[in-house]
Amino acid sequence: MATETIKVNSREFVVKKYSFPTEQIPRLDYQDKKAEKLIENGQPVILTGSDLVGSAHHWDIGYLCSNLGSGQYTVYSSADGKFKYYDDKKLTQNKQFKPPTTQTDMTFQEFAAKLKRKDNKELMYLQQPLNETVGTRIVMDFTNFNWGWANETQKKNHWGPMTSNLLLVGMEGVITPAHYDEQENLFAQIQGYKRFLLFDPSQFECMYPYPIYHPHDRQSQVDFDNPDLTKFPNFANLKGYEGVVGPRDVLYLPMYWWHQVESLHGHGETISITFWYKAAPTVKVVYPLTSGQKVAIMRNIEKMIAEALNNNESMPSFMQAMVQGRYT
Ligand SMILES: O=C(O)C(=O)C[C@H](CCCc1ccccc1)C(=O)O
Ligand SMILES: [Zn+2]
Repeated sequence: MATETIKVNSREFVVKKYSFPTEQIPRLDYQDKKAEKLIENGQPVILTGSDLVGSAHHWDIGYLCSNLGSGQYTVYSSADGKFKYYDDKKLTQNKQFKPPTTQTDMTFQEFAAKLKRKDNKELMYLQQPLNETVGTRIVMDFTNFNWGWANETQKKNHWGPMTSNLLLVGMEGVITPAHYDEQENLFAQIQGYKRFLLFDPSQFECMYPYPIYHPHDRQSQVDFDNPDLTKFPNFANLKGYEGVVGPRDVLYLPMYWWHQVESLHGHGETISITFWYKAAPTVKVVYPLTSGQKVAIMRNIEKMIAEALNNNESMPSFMQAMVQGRYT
């Protein structure tokens, strides 16, 4: 795998080299009017100085070990270090699907002990919504997040309610392959460094997501390390953005934006917390439609056809019959 060394804020990182060009994600102080404008326009921006999770800046593996309590945490393992998310509610519709990662529930203390071992064959990634089983000091830290700013941002942009805060603790080198989510996201980095590769929703034609009924719905089918340009020719036209988030940085990750996330080597485990918000309700449709709205329309139509046919095997021929020779 080809790598390159990039410099970010006087730090050097060795990162994987991909076939597509990228521009830098803007990096601005959270009170900069330009930053507020970008968020308002659904454009990604790395925000500094927000202290969104200032009360968690001291969180490290040891602190979490002592204060997260003895609740069960979901830990994924992967031999190739890639953690492609799959919806286990869709496994029934896809008998032959083989999950690419294994999932184990364990206490945080067990996870921390595994991190220390030198004989780990697989990479591990703890992904767990923060809930009330955590210890009192974590609850206190959580209460002291900069909710004033988060709530103000939510209100100003007419986002819906916050749905969850996912605690992410990854080993160096873990990768979450390219996918999009249907929620607005304030992504707070606490420890370690994560490289984000971002792609505008208008790049949909280059990303070839799985069918909507597939467990990997919303994930790209393209293997970034070895793209099959025969099957996915438009991947050759992909253009992206990239940026590295470190401790105290917050990335505004707009809904429907494709992203791949890589925990970088040389800076220890990564600790992050997501702040996911439901979409702003569409009060009045304004034309032209945004590329995100077009993705939402495509998803709704694909869902309706899958329900109407009630037979996923017949989807490919039905979808092609609709467009080939007519819209192609
Ligand atoms: O914050 C985001 O949206 C990310 O993709 C961050 C990513 C882990 C996300 C895991 C996940 C992916 C899809 C559905 C539910 C959970 C990382 O940081 O590695
Ligand atoms: Zn995501």
